[in-house]
Amino acid sequence: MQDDLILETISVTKNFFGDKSSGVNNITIFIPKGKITAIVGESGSGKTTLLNLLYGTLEPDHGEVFFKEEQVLSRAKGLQHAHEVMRMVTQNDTDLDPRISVWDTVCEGLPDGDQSQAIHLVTDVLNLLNIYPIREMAFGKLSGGEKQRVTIAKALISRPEVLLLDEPFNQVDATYREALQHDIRYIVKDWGVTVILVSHDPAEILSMADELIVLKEGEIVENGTPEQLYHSPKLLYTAQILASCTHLTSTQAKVCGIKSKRGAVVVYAEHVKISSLGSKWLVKMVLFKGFFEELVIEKEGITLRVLNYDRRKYPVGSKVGISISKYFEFGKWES
Ligand SMILES: Nc1ncnc2c1ncn2[C@@H]1O[C@H](COP(=O)(O)OP(=O)(O)OP(=O)(O)O)[C@@H](O)[C@H]1O
Repeated sequence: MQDDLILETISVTKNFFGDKSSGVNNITIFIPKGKITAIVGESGSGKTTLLNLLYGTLEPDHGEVFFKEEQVLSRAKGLQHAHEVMRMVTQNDTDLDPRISVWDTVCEGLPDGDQSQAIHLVTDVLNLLNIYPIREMAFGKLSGGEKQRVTIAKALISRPEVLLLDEPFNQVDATYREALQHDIRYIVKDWGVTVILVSHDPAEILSMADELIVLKEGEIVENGTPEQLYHSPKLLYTAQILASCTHLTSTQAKVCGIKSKRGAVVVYAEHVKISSLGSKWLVKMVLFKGFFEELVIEKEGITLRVLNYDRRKYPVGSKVGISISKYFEFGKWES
């Protein structure tokens, strides 16, 4: 394995019902060391299955998983070095003792024999995850979001080489979520931890990940950096996962002033601009988004979304012209 890689799967398949309809098929991936790789895809596309194969909680039917030069076998066959240096945080970690305090729960994650800096380290991590004030509380008394932060703190404190996060922030309230994502990104970069993240939240994926792997029906359909996949998706599927967008047939695209020969067009909300020119669209809804509004506009049964920074100018029921500065076209095989 190359030095800059830490995990690798070679043609890994895991099916649950003996056919290709479930699990993952023939997956070959290379996970770069010290980077955050996000696995994205619609529900049931195989993200959690792939995470479990990497972590050793599932054994492949075919193919191999490697951590550096060591083949990762199922944990059921016995604990290996690779298992010990990986930690996984899932959305419903239930194996923590509800009676134990936050402080003691996190301390359980400290590596053996590394107690000298323990108090400083635990204090730092609890502060970073904003759970220091609740350090005396029993784990069972915490809210869902607080429990997720404690679980992440416990995983981080063990200084894993690889941290696998399966929807780690879904219980964390919106106001704190973004700050937590940035803090996690900062700490894993600072400590050189390799992260594999599964998430459904496009904002989270785009802001946290260095690399993306797109799964569809158990297979890899696209991969690249968030910038590459967001700005030049090869598949309609990828665009729909990463962006707030509208999918149009070529007939519908014509109504928007787009001539497409390829069959499907995708328009991102940010590429629709309000214009004094063009035929008029009816403002059906105005969604307040803080410093901007999202207008839902309609014409001939087609709905588009527009980001509007000139707030309160276009109330529901008014008519607006639009121009579309960029769009993506997809052929029959690129859905
Ligand atoms: N233990 C299992 N037994 C049977 N089928 C399973 C099992 N685990 C996963 N599957 C099936 O394999 C497919 C992929 O599931 P997986 O949980 O990996 O998808 P996912 O992309 O993580 O989905 P979600 O985003 O909804 O969590 C699904 O069809 C699922 O029903």
